[in-house]
Amino acid sequence: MRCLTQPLLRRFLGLLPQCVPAGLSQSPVLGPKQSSLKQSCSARPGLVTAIDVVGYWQKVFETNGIPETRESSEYIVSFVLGAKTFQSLNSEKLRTPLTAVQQEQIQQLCHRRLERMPVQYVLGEWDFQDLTLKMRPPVFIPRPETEDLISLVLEEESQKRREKNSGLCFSVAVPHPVILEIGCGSGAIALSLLCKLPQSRVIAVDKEEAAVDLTKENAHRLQLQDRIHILHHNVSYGSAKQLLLWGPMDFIVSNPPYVFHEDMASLDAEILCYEDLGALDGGTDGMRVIKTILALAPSLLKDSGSVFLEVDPRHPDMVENWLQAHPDLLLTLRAVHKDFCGKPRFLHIQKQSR
Ligand SMILES: C[S@@+](CC[C@H](N)C(=O)[O-])C[C@H]1O[C@@H](n2cnc3c(N)ncnc32)[C@H](O)[C@@H]1O
Repeated sequence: MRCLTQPLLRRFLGLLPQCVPAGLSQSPVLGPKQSSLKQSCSARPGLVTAIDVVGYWQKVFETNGIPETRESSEYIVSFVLGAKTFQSLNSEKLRTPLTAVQQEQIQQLCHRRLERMPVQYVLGEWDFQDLTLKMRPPVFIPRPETEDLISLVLEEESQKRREKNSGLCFSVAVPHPVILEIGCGSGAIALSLLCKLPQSRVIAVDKEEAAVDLTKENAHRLQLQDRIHILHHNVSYGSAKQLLLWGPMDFIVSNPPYVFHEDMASLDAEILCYEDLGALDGGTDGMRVIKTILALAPSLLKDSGSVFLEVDPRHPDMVENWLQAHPDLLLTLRAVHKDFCGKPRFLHIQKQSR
């Protein structure tokens, strides 16, 4: 449970179903137009402080069956006051009367939340690791468990570096990693890796133009555009040539669509109404894109290169069986790692060296 102690993860907890996409909520599917507002939502004149307004909107959300009432209300009010969290507002800010403009902004944002828009889209930005990223529907909102995928790549890279350094004389430089991310969405994984590995280069690919545009925007905002190549490309079995623009890769990393198709209808209204369902739907067995990535991996990776995947907890066994049925790929499942809910969530697959 180490991740629960990280403040950033706590910031995320509760705003989208956790351990998603596997953590499927059974809440009824409400489209934006279907949610009936049972209470008038206009800010009342007497509500002047941040504490008052948080309490007011929390009640409105409760009355209208909106999940995560307190968190939603607090994030929106803090955002308008220029803070990340309500807890970080000092007592002076909490006591100072809100201006009419601030109340109006809060009201507008809360109305979006009443239509079941995820808070991340309502605010238009969200944190992933140390980065603040722009968020825009329908591009997939990064989930907190995915932060662990970054740590796994970093651990493998530092281990490889130690091994290479111990076998080399000091004057020979160890080359810095080339990484491919398949399905970059908002750019969360690719940009975090670029930040943590300052000499690395990343190729980030997504089949959706909206995702490619958002990754580009986030890369520029974070001044990381010089080490990333962002491609609009639908990865398929024939994609190797287009992806090898910087030669073979050290790592392929992906949080692919992996929800079993039959589970899609049970996802929360926030997801079904606002996120691109193509970012989640992994086909009948949840493995459609996973199989494509694994089939491509031998042609894309250097010898001993690694694939790191986020998957559904049912996938580790399925992937192991699939790899055994495809020995020609020369890929070995090295490790299965659990997420902060204790579910098997991440796969480390390695290309055998010849
Ligand atoms: C679960 S989202 C992950 C987004 C981001 N990496 C993250 O973790 O926040 C999966 C992403 O893969 C993209 N995708 C799905 N199939 C793809 C394909 N065949 N080729 C390229 N991208 C694909 C989707 O558009 C979506 O942005």
